[in-house]
Amino acid sequence: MPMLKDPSKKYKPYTPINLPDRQWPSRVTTTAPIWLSTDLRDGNQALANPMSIEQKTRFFRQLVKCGLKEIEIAYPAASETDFGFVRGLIEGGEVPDDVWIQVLTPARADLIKRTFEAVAGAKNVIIHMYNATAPLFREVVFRNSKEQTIALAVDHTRLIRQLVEEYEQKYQTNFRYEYSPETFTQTEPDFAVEICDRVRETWGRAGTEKMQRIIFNLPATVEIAPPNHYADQIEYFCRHVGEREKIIVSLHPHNDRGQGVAAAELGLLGGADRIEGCLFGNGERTGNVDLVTLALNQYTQGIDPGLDFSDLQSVIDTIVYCNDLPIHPRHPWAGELVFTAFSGSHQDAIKKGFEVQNRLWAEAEKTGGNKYWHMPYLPIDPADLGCTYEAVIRVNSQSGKGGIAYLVKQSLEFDLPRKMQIAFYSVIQGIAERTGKEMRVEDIVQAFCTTYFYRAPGVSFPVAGGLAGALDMGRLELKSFRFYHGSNAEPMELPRAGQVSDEHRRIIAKVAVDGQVRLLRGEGNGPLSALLDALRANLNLDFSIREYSEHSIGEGTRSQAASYVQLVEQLPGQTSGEGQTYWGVGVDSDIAGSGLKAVLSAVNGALRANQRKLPEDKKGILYDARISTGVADVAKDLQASLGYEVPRRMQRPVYELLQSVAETEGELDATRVGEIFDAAFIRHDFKPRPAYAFPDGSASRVNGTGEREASVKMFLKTFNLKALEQGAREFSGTILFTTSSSSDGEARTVQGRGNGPLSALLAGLHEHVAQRMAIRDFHGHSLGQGSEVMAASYVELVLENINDEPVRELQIGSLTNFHVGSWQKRLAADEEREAQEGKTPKTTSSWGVAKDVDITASGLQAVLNAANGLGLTLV
Ligand SMILES: CC(=O)SCCNC(=O)CCNC(=O)[C@H](O)C(C)(C)COP(=O)(O)OP(=O)(O)OC[C@H]1O[C@@H](n2cnc3c(N)ncnc32)[C@H](O)[C@@H]1OP(=O)(O)O
Ligand SMILES: CC(C)C(=O)C(=O)O
Repeated sequence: MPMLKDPSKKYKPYTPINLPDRQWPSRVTTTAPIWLSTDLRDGNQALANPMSIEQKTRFFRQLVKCGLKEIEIAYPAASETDFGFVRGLIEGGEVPDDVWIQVLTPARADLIKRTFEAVAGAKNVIIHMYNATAPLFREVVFRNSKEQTIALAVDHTRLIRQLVEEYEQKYQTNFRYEYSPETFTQTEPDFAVEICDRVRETWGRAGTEKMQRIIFNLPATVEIAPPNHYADQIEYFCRHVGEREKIIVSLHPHNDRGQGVAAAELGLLGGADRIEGCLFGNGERTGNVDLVTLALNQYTQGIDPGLDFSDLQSVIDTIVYCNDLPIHPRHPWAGELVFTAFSGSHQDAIKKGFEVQNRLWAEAEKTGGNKYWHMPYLPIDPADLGCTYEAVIRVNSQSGKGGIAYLVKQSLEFDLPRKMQIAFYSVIQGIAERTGKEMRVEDIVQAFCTTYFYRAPGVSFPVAGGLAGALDMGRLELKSFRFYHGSNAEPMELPRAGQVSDEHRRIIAKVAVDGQVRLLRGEGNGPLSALLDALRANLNLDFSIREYSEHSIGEGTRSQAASYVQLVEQLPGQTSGEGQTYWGVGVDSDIAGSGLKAVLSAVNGALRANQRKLPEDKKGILYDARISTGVADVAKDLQASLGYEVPRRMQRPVYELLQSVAETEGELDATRVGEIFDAAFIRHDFKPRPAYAFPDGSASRVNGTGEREASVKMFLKTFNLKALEQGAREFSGTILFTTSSSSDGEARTVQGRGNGPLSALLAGLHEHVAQRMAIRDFHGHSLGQGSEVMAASYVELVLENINDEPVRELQIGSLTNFHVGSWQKRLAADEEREAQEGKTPKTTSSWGVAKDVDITASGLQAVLNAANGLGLTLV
């Protein structure tokens, strides 16, 4: 059936009340009403599946926790469940002493008696009786005259009074009485007053004290008129009912027209004292009035509602569970989306609002003034309800730069310059439009890090398959840098965050270019222009700076500088400044570092956009003593360029060696570094090496007669290993012994036994050299790939008995135990003690490295190469 063209033929409008001198429109609410929750009665009776006792109990506890002091817990005569629930609360001691439980009964003697049985023994009880008073009900449902309707109410009020007195005596219960003329809003105003007056007279116990007053509950059982009409009806009732001072006027609005909250608020202005409703507005049809909305509406007016919703989410969780009904995402104050701004202009206003408010609150903190909430689009502070600000701004295709910048600030502490906000906004817009989905904060952080090659602390990136992926750090990565004045060799001091220093300088920057570490040199009038010059000169990348800004992030010693730079790329044939622009970001403990990183971040953006091939590094500079960043970095470079995985204990000798060579030779390219490494640790002809020099500073020993002994070098020619019991080995082989006096060498057969191949070789060597050695460390790995693969071994030997003192008996386990033997610790402690005492340590150590297609051969030769560094003498 279509909707009627003339609905007046079917629906009669409400009859306005004649109240020309109404007062309520000019009143303002300044105090909270008395609240009654009828969730467990009116709310429960409206559920398809009424709550179980467990759900009702949980709900009751939640209401108590929220601070409700009057709770209608049941219609106990309706069902065994309701009756049992009431008994359970009372007998289980669930009801706090300051809480009044309310129970509903119709005006029927059997049901009234059953209701009293339910509340026997309770401390504080409100008996609530109702009968229908509206003409529609009188005529249709009860077929009663006005007199009969009054008689029904009066007679059952009398019965209630009688039972109250009986139960008071028996159980010392405190009773109050509430009467509801049902469908008050459709009842003639005079008749509503008349029946209530008669009920009050019959009750005969009403006093002026709050707890003595009779409660007249005036329900908008069905909401049939606008809220101003309800306010008129309430004001009329309040002005005409007898002994108003002995009455609590209670409102019970339903929400058929969606105006329940408005009706309640205007009804309060009309003179009411109390409101009955349900949390989040559950109840018959469109529900009862929502107590959460009413309470929080008052809260935002600076009125303490007397109800506590500071952990609103846990209230929501309980109520959703108990009612088995969802809460609409846009439900006032409570919905999932009510503190969320998707649209750009809202986000922008909120972001600015927070900035201004933070300033005002900081001032108020100093002056002791009030910290007023002062926020566009957000009438309440979400934090007061236990919600976080993070939820406030959410991003989809309707969002603008302000909201996105706000989220970046919240997550990464970056205060993006306005133009960069616009640039990043278009990145996010693109993703949002492509996916058609909301962008979560994590998505925005990820997009930021990916766009600007920024590695955010603690942020990893999910890749297909759900594994955390590494962030693409771009084709250029800053490793280290130094600045120099003019031709000075001494590096300049770096400015700290907040300091500006623009003077002519040279830069040497160590930059990984497509994974290969390179030294880039340039000069300019400031750090950034020096780096841009280096990029131009070394990599043919021509950029100039259009925008630069910076700020510090974090506080105190952990404070860092964040820099933002916009570069213009100058492609051949373009006039200056007309090229494509790129933004970059950098963070570092010093401001120059953050600026340089920002430049490389922007350049990486350009390289990603145009996939440019970069010129080869002709010099292949790997190492420069002036800009090396540390022991571990040198080890990493060696691995990257030559494949050597230098063991941790060996890294320092390697570093010191390269450092001492670079001091005289300047830059070292990869080839030269390889030569030095091989000479020092494989061939041992790179001498003298200060770290291994004998006490007199030479590379060989002086014997008892004062002659310098010729040190021996040993090379493995052939070998055979025999397995003995318990994993021990017997080594037999031919070793070529050469000395500086007989370089042709002498091939000797060497035999020895040990816990493994290396210690067996060592035992054999001790028959041929004057000194004793022990293995301190061993490390091995494969080198190269496929058919080219080799084994690389690293061995550290220690020389014993250097001053003809007794040899220490060292307990060396199998190969794998070399790293952890307690003897190593003892040795290290001895060395340290002797060094502290100013004595020359009795042990001298040497590293040897060997490569071979055979892993055992590489280990054995590494032992010999280490021994070759010890200046041994032949016997
Ligand atoms: C507006 C409101 O929300 S009022 C509260 C409504 N809540 C409920 O009804 C939930 C609980 N109710 C029930 O479980 C049942 O209705 C009971 C147990 C109370 C009564 O059940 P029954 O005896 O089977 O009666 P039924 O449910 O048919 O109720 C209608 C009868 O009660 C009478 N009645 C209805 N309201 C009232 C009242 N306030 N006072 C006296 N009698 C009433 C009706 O006139 C009708 O009487 P009739 O049978 O003589 O024609
Ligand atoms: C019993 C009364 C108060 C009621 O629930 C209503 O009229 O809605």
